[in-house]
Amino acid sequence: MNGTNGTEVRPKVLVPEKLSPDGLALLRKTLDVDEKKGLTPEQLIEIIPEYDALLVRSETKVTEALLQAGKKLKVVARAGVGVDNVSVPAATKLGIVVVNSPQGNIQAAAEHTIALLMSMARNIPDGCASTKAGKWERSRLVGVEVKGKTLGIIGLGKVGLIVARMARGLGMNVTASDPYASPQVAAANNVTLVPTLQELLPLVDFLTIHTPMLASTKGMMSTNEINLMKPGARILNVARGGIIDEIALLDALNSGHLAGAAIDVFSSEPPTKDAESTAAKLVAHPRCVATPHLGASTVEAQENVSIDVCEQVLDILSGALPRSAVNAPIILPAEYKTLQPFVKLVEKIGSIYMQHFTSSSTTTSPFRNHFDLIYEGDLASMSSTKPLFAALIKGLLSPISDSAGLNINIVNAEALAKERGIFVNEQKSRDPSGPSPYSSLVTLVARPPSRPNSVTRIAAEDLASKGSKSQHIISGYISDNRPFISRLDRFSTSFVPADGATLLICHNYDAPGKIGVVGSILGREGVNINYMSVAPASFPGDNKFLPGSGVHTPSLSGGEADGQKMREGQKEALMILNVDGGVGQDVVRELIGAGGVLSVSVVSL
Ligand SMILES: NC(=O)C1=CN([C@@H]2O[C@H](COP(=O)(O)OP(=O)(O)OC[C@H]3O[C@@H](n4cnc5c(N)ncnc54)[C@H](O)[C@@H]3O)[C@@H](O)[C@H]2O)C=CC1
Ligand SMILES: O=C(O)C(=O)COP(=O)(O)O
Repeated sequence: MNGTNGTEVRPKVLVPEKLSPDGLALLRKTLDVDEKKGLTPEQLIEIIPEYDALLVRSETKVTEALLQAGKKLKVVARAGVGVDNVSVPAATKLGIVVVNSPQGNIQAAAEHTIALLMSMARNIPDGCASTKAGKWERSRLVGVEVKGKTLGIIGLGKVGLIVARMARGLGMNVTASDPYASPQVAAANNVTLVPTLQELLPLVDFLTIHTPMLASTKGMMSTNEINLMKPGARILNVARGGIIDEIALLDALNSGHLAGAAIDVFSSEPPTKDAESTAAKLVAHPRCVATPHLGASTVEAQENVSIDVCEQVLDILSGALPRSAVNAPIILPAEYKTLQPFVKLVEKIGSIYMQHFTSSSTTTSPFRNHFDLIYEGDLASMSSTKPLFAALIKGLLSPISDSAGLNINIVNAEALAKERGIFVNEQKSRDPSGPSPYSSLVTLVARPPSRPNSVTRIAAEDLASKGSKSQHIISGYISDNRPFISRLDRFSTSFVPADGATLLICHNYDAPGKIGVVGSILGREGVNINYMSVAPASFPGDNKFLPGSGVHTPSLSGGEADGQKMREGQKEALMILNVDGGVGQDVVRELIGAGGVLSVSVVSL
């Protein structure tokens, strides 16, 4: 880069956290690297305009405001897995690439989990402190063995699988709940997969969590869930603070229902020092082993992640594509104009499937890992549909993983789908099968691993008689270069799945007053509605209530449990609301409690 007076200006990199010098040494050859620790958010915003790249771990909150202030920023590199401290949608909007290191510290995180498991089982921290204090408390510190015990894993992804293998090595039985995990991978690792969290919890002696922090996993272990665990069970969290509700955990330790907890991560880090706070009481609890977010803190992991992300920063600043970009483009510039709207459409269809039709704790609508992806009309004449395939895989995986959705592109999509046990059968038909005013239509059918659907079978308006209960359908089209969703199962609709939008999809009786009920609950909870539309059940022959349309979390589907299940002949509809910001589980619960609302899903696009 040249400055105004012709002198060479080296791009600048800001490193506000402790990163291993191995990667930084690579940068120093061509870039100016400023390591500045202990900056306040205000100080960061003040100096960020000077920098071309920002390198962080989990402590720096990379907010929209910070990104906006970073006028020269081209890349934010997260030296680790979780990108929940980075506002990825804001970065994407601003054209800033976000990269991470999806593999570099997973062994370290898994080993830390096992270290905590054994420390908790054998009272190591307590024994150490007591011995150092000059005591010799052998009878107070009797532990338990892990051999022959059942370890429950929530989230059988990269870290979860390594933990599973190590726990098998310790002689433990391993059972897992992960609605999106491949049954083949689980079986190959001697892990028993159970369909729901509710089924897992009563089985386990130890429970460990390895999901990302997502809207759907926040607070997933709360009082109801902890109460399903055996008295005397023990719990670990090396994933993210807040996935286990800290108040519920403290209560369970105080009541003695849980015999122990081992916690590496907290909902606010570092936890407040106020002795009266829940986090402080948790840390101080005699049966809680606590570490200060050390999962990734090994020399090896820090070298790995530092080198991984620094190489990617160099790639980006030199104009090359990075290997693990969270928000990298799937298509090449030459294809952009024609393909981009369809890539976006297919990605959104995948994302809506995962968030609207599947849920961690539902038995009625399990994740279907077999898909038909059907292109009708002009789209069928495309020579290669690879970008659309990659977009589907990205759309499916992004809502459930902060690493799997990351580096998906046309080169690696197939391998990632295989790793996850996802099968996609692509079909093309130049003649639209139904009366469609659009030149191209894309339909996704999620189904059990049976015979693929053909274009004509899907188009036929007799889905009910063909067993649609076990499958889900989403269709969409492009109009004016914008993607539209036109069908969600038997409901016809027309809305733009806009980037960054939050949708609230309510399945309800089609009767007067429903909109008012939902509107007033949302108004009371301070949730602003931008627009709403009602999607009638308009695919003939299929207007009965089908279990599994929408998120049917047993604990949340009070409406149906209270006798609100649709009866034959009763009219139904989907109410699709575009709302501002997040919608908590408490609001969802309240909506389902309201007369006539059968189920609710929250979809973040
Ligand atoms: N304490 C620490 O220092 C570290 C913490 N981590 C945390 O561990 C998390 C997991 O990392 P990886 O294994 O690399 O991610 P991954 O993406 O490979 O695996 C996550 C798994 O969670 C599953 N999942 C998503 N939603 C679920 C739900 N509702 N119920 C059950 N399973 C669900 C996904 O299907 C996936 O298999 C990261 O997101 C990060 O937050 C990672 C490294 C270090
Ligand atoms: O990689 C992750 O997700 C981690 O949680 C590690 O965080 P850290 O880089 O140690 O601040």
